[in-house]
Amino acid sequence: MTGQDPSLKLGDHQFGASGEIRRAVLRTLFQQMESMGEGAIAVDAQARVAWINEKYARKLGLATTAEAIGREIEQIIPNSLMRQVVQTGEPVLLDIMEFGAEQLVVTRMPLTDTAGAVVGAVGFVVYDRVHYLKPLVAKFEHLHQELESARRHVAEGRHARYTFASVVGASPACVELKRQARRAAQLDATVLLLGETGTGKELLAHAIHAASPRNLKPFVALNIAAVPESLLEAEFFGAAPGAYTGADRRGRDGKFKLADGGTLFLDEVGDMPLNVQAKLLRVLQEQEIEPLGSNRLLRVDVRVIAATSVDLEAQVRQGRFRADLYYRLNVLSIALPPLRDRLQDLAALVELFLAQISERSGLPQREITEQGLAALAGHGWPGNIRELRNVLEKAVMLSEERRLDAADFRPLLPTAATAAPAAGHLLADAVVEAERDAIQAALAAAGGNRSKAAQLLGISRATLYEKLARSPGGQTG
Ligand SMILES: Nc1ncnc2c1ncn2[C@@H]1O[C@H](COP(=O)(O)OP(=O)(O)OP(=O)(O)O)[C@@H](O)[C@H]1O
Repeated sequence: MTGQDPSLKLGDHQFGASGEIRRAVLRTLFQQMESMGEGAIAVDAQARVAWINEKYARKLGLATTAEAIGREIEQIIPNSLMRQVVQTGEPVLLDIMEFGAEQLVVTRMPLTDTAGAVVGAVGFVVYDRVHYLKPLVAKFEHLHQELESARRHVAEGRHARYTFASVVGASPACVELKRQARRAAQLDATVLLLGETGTGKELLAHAIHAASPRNLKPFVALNIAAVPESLLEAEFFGAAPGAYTGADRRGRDGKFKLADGGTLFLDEVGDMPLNVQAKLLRVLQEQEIEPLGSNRLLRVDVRVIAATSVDLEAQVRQGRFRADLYYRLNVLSIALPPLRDRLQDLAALVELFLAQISERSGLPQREITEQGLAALAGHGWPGNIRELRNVLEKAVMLSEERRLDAADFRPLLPTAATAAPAAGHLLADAVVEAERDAIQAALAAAGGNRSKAAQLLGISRATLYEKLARSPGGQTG
């Protein structure tokens, strides 16, 4: 083929009408490509080898060029894209082709007859060492890494943010809790976390996932109480395009799909309507989901960690929770103790939260006096660790002192009288008294500053004035 017109067709408009110039360009191009490159090959319209140069035949381990002629291109070069070029008529101008352990930089072009029909393709090995392209490849790798890191960043929202190190506490109750949770991390069974609100169920679920073999896959959380009943099914299982009125026309993935390979945390599982309970049970048994409005079953591999702050057994007895689902979820159950039963951890938790508050606000870190800690220890903490964090946040906001004292907490913690009203006490009276106490405590804490007191009470200044005007003696503030 060398010396012949390779019939690469270039439009006359590019080179004027001069056939001479066109032929010279084609000849020179071909000769240069063939001699500078590491190999050249041409195939016919059926992608059979029509010609190959010596260099390429040697590189491909053939004794002679004749050995290749007439054979299907893939028999000679398994990863070749020459057939694709013939079939599509589209060139592949620059590509990295794997040949055994080698990587070859190749370029492939269709060959057309004078009428423009594809009659074959020609390929050149431009380099046989990719390191010639080092600057280009390095740039590509750099961009690739940046993309990966951006993707990781996005995915982080779906990964466990907390490990067992984030679960603070050295009380016997907490040590036992972490022991059970570590064991659960090693097993792939469903876990049921039981505990009052704010005891750290979600935090523990994160930690279990992070210590489990699924830790490189997503951690997805769903608070069932926060999703309207009518949307729960789509939230769980996803919806096919246009599955229900108002649904995203493109359809959407459900939490099970998003958590595939990883862990799905279902908070307040006791709030699930019975019909969805039946569907959840099926998914847990079959590990298959059927998105709303689609009749396709999708396989998923999800470990469920469920949590509840209500007595699920009682719900089962009342017929509000399916017994079979309860048993399915309750394979491994872990009870989180309320804060009042692990007061030994109070100091460590206070220190952790004060450090976090300072980090977030940029203010110097506060400390706490012994009396301050004692005041906190005397409180019942119905909202548990979350309540503790909120109380500390408010105290830091309201006090200028470096060390928080009992007086800083008193207005923030309900008194015994309001916490446990005596029998026979009318609700209306109790409310009035509680309100008066809270207003007085807030005013005292705010040093008489009404705006600050209103802020502390979570009401507007106008409402505070109104309440003060109505309450005898309230005007003193
Ligand atoms: N042992 C702990 N160490 C440090 N922080 C904790 C600990 N336990 C709970 N927390 C913090 O307390 C807050 C409440 O915890 P979390 O949301 O996990 O509770 P929950 O039991 O899931 O609450 P709910 O039932 O209301 O959803 C979070 O900010 C969490 O980080």
